[in-house]
Amino acid sequence: MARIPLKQLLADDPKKVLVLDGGQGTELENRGIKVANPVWSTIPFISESFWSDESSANRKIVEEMFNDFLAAGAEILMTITYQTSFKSVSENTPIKTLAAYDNLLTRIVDFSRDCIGEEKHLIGCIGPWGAHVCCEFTGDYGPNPESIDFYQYFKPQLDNFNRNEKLDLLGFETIPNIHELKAILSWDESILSKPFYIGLSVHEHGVLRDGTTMEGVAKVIKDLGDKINPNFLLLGINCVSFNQSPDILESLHRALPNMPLLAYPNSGEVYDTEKKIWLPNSDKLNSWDTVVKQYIGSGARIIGGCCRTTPKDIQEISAAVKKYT
Ligand SMILES: C[S+](C)CC[C@H](N)C(=O)O
Ligand SMILES: N[C@@H](CCS)C(=O)O
Ligand SMILES: [Zn+2]
Repeated sequence: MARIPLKQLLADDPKKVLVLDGGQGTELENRGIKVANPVWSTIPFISESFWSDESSANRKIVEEMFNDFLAAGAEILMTITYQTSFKSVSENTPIKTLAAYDNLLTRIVDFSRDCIGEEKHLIGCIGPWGAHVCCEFTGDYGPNPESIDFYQYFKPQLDNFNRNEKLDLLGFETIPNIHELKAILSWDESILSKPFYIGLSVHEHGVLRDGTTMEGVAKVIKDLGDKINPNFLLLGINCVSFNQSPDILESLHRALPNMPLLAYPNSGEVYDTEKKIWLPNSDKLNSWDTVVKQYIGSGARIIGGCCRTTPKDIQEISAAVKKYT
């Protein structure tokens, strides 16, 4: 394998900052794939023609998207599996059995690896429990979030991703609720046997979507002490407001000064969960150049874009990362 394991790559060169790709779901939407449906960006992979017809239009769109992110400077890319949990897939598509689900994930990972080649790192993307019910931007996990069986929800996806050698890292993304964070961090190497990161969904006021402060988040990690899973590589923020993201990352850095961080904000637009469309919010106050400089100052080791960011954003991020590292 040509790739250096990420843990080693980040440890060997403390200045190394990897550029992540952009918001894939929304980029597929920009290119004509209708992602407004219960499995969101998983949709192109559900139809058999994607796999049987190499010239299928959707297949070309996904390949071109990966190519454009690579050309823009992405060094670490994600599988398009944000809303590909067994629950979301089996309740909303003709794929009903664990065996068929496993086959779907393996096909997606194989295809993604073929698209990006052997040298780039590949993340197995795992959306939050809340993605299934579309509350990743509210963090409202109902009256008894502590009794949700998160493990049962994630297990089929984890079982597949853990054993797939084409994946270098698992990415839990857009995690909005402290009970979900605690659950993921309670899992040992038998459950999470690959390096993983957690991207938090944070309110523009700087608290987790459910109201937990960054100090509260840090306490969960500090309290675990040396019981923490050694595969936990990075913590960070994703799909948070562009304008507020540097301050949020800085507050996470203050609370956990030794933790390697990652940041990939969205464009600043706000998701309407009913209509499944993005609404304009405030204009970008800063350039990527300024934001990336601040992220690096706050300990970011992976930087990219989330929803509604495009290859052009990744190009600007890449240029800024080169300038400041
Ligand atoms: C990151 S959001 C845009 C993903 C989609 C959302 N969970 C939905 O189902 O509409
Ligand atoms: N990795 C997902 C993030 C959704 S918040 C995507 O880029 O589509
Ligand atoms: Zn996003």
